[in-house]
Amino acid sequence: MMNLIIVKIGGNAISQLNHEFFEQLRQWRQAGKKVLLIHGGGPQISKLATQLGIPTNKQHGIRVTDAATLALTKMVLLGDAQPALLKRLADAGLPAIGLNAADQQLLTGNYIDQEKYGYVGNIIGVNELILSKILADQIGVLSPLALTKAGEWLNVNADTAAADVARLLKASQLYLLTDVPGVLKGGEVISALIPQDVSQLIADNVISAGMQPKLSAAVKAVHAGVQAVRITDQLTHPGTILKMGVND
Ligand SMILES: Nc1ncnc2c1ncn2[C@@H]1O[C@H](COP(=O)(O)OP(=O)(O)O)[C@@H](O)[C@H]1O
Ligand SMILES: CC(=O)N[C@@H](CCC(=O)OP(=O)(O)O)C(=O)O
Repeated sequence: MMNLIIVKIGGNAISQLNHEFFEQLRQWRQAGKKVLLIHGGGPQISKLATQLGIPTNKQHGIRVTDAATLALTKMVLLGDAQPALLKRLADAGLPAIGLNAADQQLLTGNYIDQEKYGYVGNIIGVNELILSKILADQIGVLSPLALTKAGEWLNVNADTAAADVARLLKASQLYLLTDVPGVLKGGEVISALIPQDVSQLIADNVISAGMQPKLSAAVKAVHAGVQAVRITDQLTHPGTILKMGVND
């Protein structure tokens, strides 16, 4: 999709969005860009799970999702995280609409490894026709859930969802907004990375926890033609940029 910018907003980042964030979205729209936001909600899901006495089990940053966890994940994403973000956009005077996999088969998914992770998937298909119409005049706010072809709901890591959608729609830019200023090494932000650097950082244990699915997803996106992926805590901060080559 031409001129598409996708921004993934981590669950922690939703409450930290500032004036500059909304102004940047406004500028992009005025410049004719299409803007799709994909939100997380991981900390909120873990909090509700604790309150309900459901144990949290994450492997390499991916939530192992049984039936009870899937049910509460849907509740948190669609009942809390998404409307919280929509409210902030409305307060900023930006036209936005909440979207999920069940809206006209918007997102189709596949299990990644049912035995290991349960109801967890990735995105294998996007209804581009309907999405491009929606994004022509408003900002889309999409939850990281998918439906299998057989109609089963799957929980999708929000970084994976954002990168899969960016790849499938050939977005020009992908931003992964998080609670750290970029990929850190020895306390410093690494300003630029190419895919080969990422495997080394994982092997050296520099990257762990939630940063691992973020960078794996980012690498897949640039391999598929997304020009640049930025990992940052603010749209207006450079953070870490991942591209195919240093001179791209
Ligand atoms: N090398 C690294 N640089 C920065 N953050 C890292 C690194 N390795 C692991 N992390 C962890 O990854 C976290 C970001 O991932 P995650 O918690 O999944 O955020 P989000 O909810 O925004 O997706 C950071 O808060 C940090 O704890
Ligand atoms: C399968 C899987 O891990 N799904 C994630 C979806 C939300 C998410 O990724 O939110 P953050 O970006 O805030 O971490 C989860 O259940 O936490």
